[in-house]
Amino acid sequence: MKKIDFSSINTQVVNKRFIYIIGASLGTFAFIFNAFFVVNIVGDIPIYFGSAFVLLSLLALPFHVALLVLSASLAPLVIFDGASSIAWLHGVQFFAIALLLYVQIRFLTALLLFWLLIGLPIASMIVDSNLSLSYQISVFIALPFVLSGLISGMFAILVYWLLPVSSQFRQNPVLPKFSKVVLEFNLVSVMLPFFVVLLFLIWRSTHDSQISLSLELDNALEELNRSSTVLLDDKVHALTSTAALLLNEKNIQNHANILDTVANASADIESMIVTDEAGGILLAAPAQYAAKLPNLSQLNIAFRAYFQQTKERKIPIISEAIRGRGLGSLDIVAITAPILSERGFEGLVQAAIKIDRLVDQSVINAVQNSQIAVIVTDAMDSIIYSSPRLDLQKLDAFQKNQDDAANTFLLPKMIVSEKDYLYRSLLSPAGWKIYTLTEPRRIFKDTNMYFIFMIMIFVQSIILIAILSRGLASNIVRPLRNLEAFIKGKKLPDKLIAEAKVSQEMFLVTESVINAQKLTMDFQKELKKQVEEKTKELLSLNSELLRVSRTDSLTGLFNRGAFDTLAHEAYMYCRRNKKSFTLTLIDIDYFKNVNDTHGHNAGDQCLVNIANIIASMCRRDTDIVARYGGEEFVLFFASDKPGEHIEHIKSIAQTVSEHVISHNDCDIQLTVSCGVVRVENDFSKEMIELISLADQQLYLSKDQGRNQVNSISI
Ligand SMILES: Nc1nc2c(ncn2[C@@H]2O[C@H](COP(=O)(O)OP(=O)(O)OP(=O)(O)O)[C@@H](O)[C@H]2O)c(=O)[nH]1
Repeated sequence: MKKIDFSSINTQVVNKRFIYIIGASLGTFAFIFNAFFVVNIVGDIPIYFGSAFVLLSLLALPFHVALLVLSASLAPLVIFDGASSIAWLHGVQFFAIALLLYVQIRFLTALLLFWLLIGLPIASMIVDSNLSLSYQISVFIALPFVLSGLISGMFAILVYWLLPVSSQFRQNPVLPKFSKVVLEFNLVSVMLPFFVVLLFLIWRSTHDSQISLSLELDNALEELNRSSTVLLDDKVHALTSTAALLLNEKNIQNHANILDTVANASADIESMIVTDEAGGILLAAPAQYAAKLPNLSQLNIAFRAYFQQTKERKIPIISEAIRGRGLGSLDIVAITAPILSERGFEGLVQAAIKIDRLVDQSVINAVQNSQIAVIVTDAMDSIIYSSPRLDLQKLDAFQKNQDDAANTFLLPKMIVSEKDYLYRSLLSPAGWKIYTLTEPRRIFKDTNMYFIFMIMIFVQSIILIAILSRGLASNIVRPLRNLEAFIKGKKLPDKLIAEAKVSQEMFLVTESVINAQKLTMDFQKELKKQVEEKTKELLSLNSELLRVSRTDSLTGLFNRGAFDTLAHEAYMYCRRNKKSFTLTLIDIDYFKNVNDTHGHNAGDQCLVNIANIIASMCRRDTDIVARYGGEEFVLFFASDKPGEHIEHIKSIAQTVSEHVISHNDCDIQLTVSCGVVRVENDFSKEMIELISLADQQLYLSKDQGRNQVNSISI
């Protein structure tokens, strides 16, 4: 039965659970940050730093767990803030970076690529569609988005680096090069604080700019309000005095003169009239209007709101702007003063002030010079004055296209003639509205300067870091490469030591490796020497063994085994080349008697003596002489002259028979019988058959009385 490894199953379950717990924690952090720690950098544009936890989960956790963290981080954006477009941006960031990581692009590169190529344009479009600002300003407002994205990503990298390399969160499919790690580390350690400072500076400078612009607009407003109030007060005062004069002057004939004098006294006054209590025109001034009066005697201004207000409230009234008609063709504002006696309202004095004269041009010019546009409307929102560049028509109803929902800035924003303006407004004592407007890009003037300055420093720093990182990495990597080359035998230790002096650790490691390598080399040398010696010994033992295994210990001739091998090889050669040869068996006659008579030692001595005789007479290189067994010898002669062989065998037999062997004072003389096979034509037989043929010839010699040589030729 197969055994189940419970320990490994358990580990897997625990690890999986652990990953989900980490994922849930990161998701919770992302949710809390995006729900409660939203930062507004420029106005109400929210920056969500929860994405740092999402990016960390993308780095350290499986993709499906990271997706859960992403969902948790986006929930507050959609549910609480309705910022679905920003949620989309974060979603796109997640998937784009995941894709880049999938194709083996380093996280930092993926992060920078995304925010520069995709993030910035998308963020600008989001700002543009939300705020309808010009694109350049949208890009600027989008910058904090980009910076926050980069800061979040780099925070994720830092935390990821702090995780133990051996942990399950640091599964790096491709090991990075050391130079890349150093470069990344240096870039992050410079970029992260730099981006935080840049973000802070953008926030600070845009905030300060808005406050100072606000002050500037308020001051302009005050100035305009003061000047127009003074101007109107003057007119009201003049009319009130005129009304008092007319009331006091009992002689009606003089009334026209008084009116004429007042009308001519101020260039601002286009015309003046005096009415009765019912609104009927009694007098008109100056002369050109007085001349028209008889034709206009039926004219009654009781329908005018300012007449009714003056009559009811019995105070001077400043009318809304009135388009030219009636007495004059000019656009005017009417200012009235009631003529009040003990009987009550007896009529009014009214002056028509030319619209152009209602604002103090010198004040307006001063304000406009400082990049501020001005709009003045009456209580009914008719335009009394507007700066020329706003392209508005006098007396048109002023439509204030205010977009309060997108309250991006501290100052409210409105669109005039399709352009964005930040503005402040004020309700003057006369019920008029004064607006001072300025362009939003002024907010970014300082930021722009900071930004360009910072970017210059940033680019310089990055170049410097790249150079330094390269230098540092190559300083550290070179000794490692040296070690690798040294171990492979491609480099000498001298240079190694010199270049390892980059750090204490590197020096120690190099020294240890060199020593270890030296030890290994010495050991290998010693081992080689020992192996060579042992091999030599073995070879000599082997040859000795071979010699012993092939030699007959008594006679020193080849033994039967050696003969079989050698004779077989020789026979094969002769057979292939059709070279004739002779095979001879020599057997000592009546050898048993020697043993029986003189003892075994004597027999041995005889064997040695006869072997020596045979060996001494067979000295050719091609001769094979062996003891074939007991008292029997075998000879193999290869030669083309067969006649010689028989004779040579006979002379061997002759020599043996003449040889006297002395043993213990006894002389022993022996003869031998020989069986010879001469092979000249028939090479078909096997060696064993040839031996058998020789044996038959030997027995023939024995049968014929011994001391004989019998031969056969085939
Ligand atoms: N001393 C000694 N005797 C041996 C050796 N090898 C064989 N012999 C003896 O040689 C004798 C051979 O005897 P046989 O085979 O009867 O032959 P033979 O006495 O020589 O008679 P024929 O061959 O018929 O002439 C035996 O007595 C063996 O014991 C040896 O190495 N040393």
